Amino acid sequence: MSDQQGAEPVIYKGLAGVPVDYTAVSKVNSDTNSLLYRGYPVQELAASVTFEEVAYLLWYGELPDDAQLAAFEELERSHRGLDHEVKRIVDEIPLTAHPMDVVRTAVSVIGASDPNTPDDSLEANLDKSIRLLAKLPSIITYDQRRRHDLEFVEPRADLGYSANFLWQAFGEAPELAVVNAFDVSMILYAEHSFNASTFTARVITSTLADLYSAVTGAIGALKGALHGGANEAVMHAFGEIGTADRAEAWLDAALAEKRKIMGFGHRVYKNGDSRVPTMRDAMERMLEHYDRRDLLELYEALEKGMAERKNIKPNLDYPTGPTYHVMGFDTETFTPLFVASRITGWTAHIMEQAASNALIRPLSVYNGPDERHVPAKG
Ligand SMILES: CC(=O)SCCNC(=O)CCNC(=O)[C@H](O)C(C)(C)COP(=O)(O)OP(=O)(O)OC[C@H]1O[C@@H](n2cnc3c(N)ncnc32)[C@H](O)[C@@H]1OP(=O)(O)O
Ligand SMILES: O=C([O-])CC(=O)C(=O)O
Repeated sequence: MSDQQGAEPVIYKGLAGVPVDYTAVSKVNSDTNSLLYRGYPVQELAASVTFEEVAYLLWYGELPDDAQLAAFEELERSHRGLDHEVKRIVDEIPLTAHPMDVVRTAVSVIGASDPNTPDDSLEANLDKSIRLLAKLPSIITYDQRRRHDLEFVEPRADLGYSANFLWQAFGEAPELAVVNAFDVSMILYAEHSFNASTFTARVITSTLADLYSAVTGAIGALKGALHGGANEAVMHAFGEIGTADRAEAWLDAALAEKRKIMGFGHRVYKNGDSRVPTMRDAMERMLEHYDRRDLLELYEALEKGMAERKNIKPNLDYPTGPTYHVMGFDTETFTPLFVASRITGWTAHIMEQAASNALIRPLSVYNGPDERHVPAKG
């Protein structure tokens, strides 16, 4: 920022520490290491409500009563199917493409085919949001299964969101313990104030572009390894390390090469991520369930090594990586799972931005060549 007298401008690189607007959607408090969705601690929500109730809360500002929840669930279940057109276009995408590219393209196709895309009323945006929430499991599982030459599994309207997601992914009725752990991950991933992908969605919305354009841009921002892409990168690191006894040597070599250790560190939380203890519990239950205590040993060895060497703690992507792995998801599908959850937070912010809009357009400080002129020809 520069002052009126032309003093040296202060650059807030990466907008670190800069508040840019108000939000009533969630509160991330690094001092108390807490996260509230519309006032409710996320740990309480994870312990006592479903992901569908969290979606409702983020969009409408209040938890639903029984009748509201029943109507909401019925609507969500009615939109789970995937149009032939979306499947056809996904089929055209080479299998070498990252699943995040497939999800981004599928959302774009849905937006391009929706006659209501230009309608930016709150009612129309809520309708688009619930359709995307309902369709993302079909998109993600359609893509994961085509990579293994498996048929699409049609959604089941008798199952809740997370049970149906696992059903569509694996074609088997999921066990309750697995459904619960998956639902906890969806709740924890749902919303986190002005993170990079949500901010991207708000920037796009601020130009009066439609909700699908904002979501498509947010998916692109989430793909990066410094943001949502880290959950997948955690599993790649685990693959490189192999076993817990090799974690310290691997870490020393990685840090000597100045590599970032994925799943550790956070822009806002400097004393640990508020969501990690809840997700770690869910992960531990799953590692027990699938008899993979070896992964818990590796998890703890790397965590201890990072604490001792860098005093940096895990973020949410660290425990979700091994959890999704033992559930059977392909590693490249982990970040799309994040999309399936964060669609709720993104769209809540899109609606908030639209309701109180100002074009987001910061200043830059020029540091290129002084003014110069094109030499005369000939
Ligand atoms: C759900 C989410 O999106 S959570 C974030 C997921 N992303 C990751 O897990 C990627 C790994 N983590 C990181 O790259 C970073 O911690 C970020 C991007 C998340 C936050 O970064 P910033 O707030 O910009 O912190 P910054 O990168 O400046 O780090 C500060 C210092 O800690 C170090 N550091 C931070 N995170 C890590 C890490 N994961 N591995 C190694 N060193 C790290 C930096 O190298 C830097 O050290 P220096 O001062 O000696 O140069
Ligand atoms: O807040 C951030 O910068 C990243 C994050 O943890 C999230 O989006 O969940």
